[in-house]
Formats: sequence, C-alpha cells, structure tokens
Amino acid sequence: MSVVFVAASKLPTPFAEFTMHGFLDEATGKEHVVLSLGDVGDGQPVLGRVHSECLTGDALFSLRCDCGFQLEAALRAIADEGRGVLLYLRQEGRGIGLLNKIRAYELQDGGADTVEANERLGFPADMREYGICLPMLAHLGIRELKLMTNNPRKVKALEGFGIPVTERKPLKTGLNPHNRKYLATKAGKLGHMLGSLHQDEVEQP
Ligand SMILES: Nc1nc2c(ncn2[C@@H]2O[C@H](COP(=O)(O)OP(=O)(O)OP(=O)(O)O)[C@@H](O)[C@H]2O)c(=O)[nH]1
Ligand SMILES: [Zn+2]
Repeated sequence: MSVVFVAASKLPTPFAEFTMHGFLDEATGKEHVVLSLGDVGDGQPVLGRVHSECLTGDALFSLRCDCGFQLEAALRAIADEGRGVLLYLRQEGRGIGLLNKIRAYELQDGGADTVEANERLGFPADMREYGICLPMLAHLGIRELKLMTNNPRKVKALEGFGIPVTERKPLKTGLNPHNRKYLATKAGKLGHMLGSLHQDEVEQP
C-alpha cells in the first residue's frame, strides 16, 4: 500500500485535544489526516467518521451541503465518548477535485442535480476510493469501526476492504433550504439513509 505515516502532533480544538496523524499517499501525492482521541488501539470497536474533504462545507461555511455540520457533529460525538477517530480524506468533490466541483455547482445552479452534474462533466457520480483507509487504521491498531454515516455504500466499501463496521450511527444534521434538494438527491439516487433528518437514532448496518 502506498500510504505511509509521516508525523503526529497534538491538535487542540474546541471539542477535545486530539492527536493528529499525517499520512502521505505516495501514489497520488495526497496528504491525509487522521484525528484520534483516547486509546483506539485496544482491539475494541472504535467510534469513527470517514469524512471526504469538502473545502466549501468544511471551511467556508457553505450551506449547499451538510459536510461542515457532519464534521462538527462527528468531532463532538468522539469528544463526548472520549475515544474515537476521524479520517479526513482528501477526496474533494467525491473525488473529482475542487475546480470540477465548482463546475458541477455551476451546472446545478442551472437546474441539474448533483448526480446529473457529475455525469455531464464526464465523471461517475462518486469516484471515491476507501482502500486508503486501511493502512491508516492499521497504523493506529484499529480493527473495527462504529461508523458515523448515512451512506450505505461507504459501509459496504469499508467492509469490502476488510474493515468490519459493527454499527452504523446516522449523522443527520445541517438540513437547510439550500441543501434540501441536494440531500433529497443523495437519498433518491445515491441510496443515503436520510429518511428522517434531524434524528439521531442508532441503527445496525
Ligand atoms: N461532485 C460533487 N461533490 C460534492 C457535492 N456536494 C458535496 N460533495 C462532496 O461530497 C463529499 C461528501 O463526503 P462525505 O462527507 O464523506 O459524505 P457522504 O459520502 O455523502 O456520506 P455521509 O457519510 O453520510 O456524510 C465531499 O467530498 C464533498 O466535497 C456536489 O454537489 N458534487
Ligand atoms: Zn460538502
């Protein structure tokens, strides 16, 4: 596997003081980050979030999606549990990159939905690759995840790479008038389990 550990440091945040682990994917040059809290290498399932980069939602307060809200909710949940892990994967725009995502948003401003926009640009709806999680989790001694996600394809993909997901924890947050259509498309075309937004129940995968 081409993902190698580079360095670790403390990362104090408003939620907790995490340990930040930096990794380099030597095949793509992408730099990934994992935040961990507590003893995650004890062999017990770990509360986890596998979050793909969304510059607009995570850093620029965009209301077009739910990413920033999910990121914050996940970090808060890990802090509340006192133990957990967040993998921040540099797969912007479901893998098409930031500038192509802006192109896709332009098409969405003209009426296309998030899937149609990707397809019009010649991309599949979702180009992400989750195999890169494996060496990062192995480095931290994590064998099983209690995964915070609404995306059943993410659960399937991780399990396909040999990472058991013992529990799926919904992460329904951030619904607003600007992302209502986007979230409806995710549920309708991408299979996201968003049945009742703003509900925080625990479901089996
Ligand atoms: N191509 C494209 N990517 C988008 C759009 N809106 C958000 N994204 C990207 O979608 C990704 C969202 O990733 P995640 O937060 O892991 O979420 P998810 O796979 O939708 O599922 P959850 O785990 O339920 O949040 C990020 O990479 C965003 O940049 C869009 O309209 N078009
Ligand atoms: Zn987003």
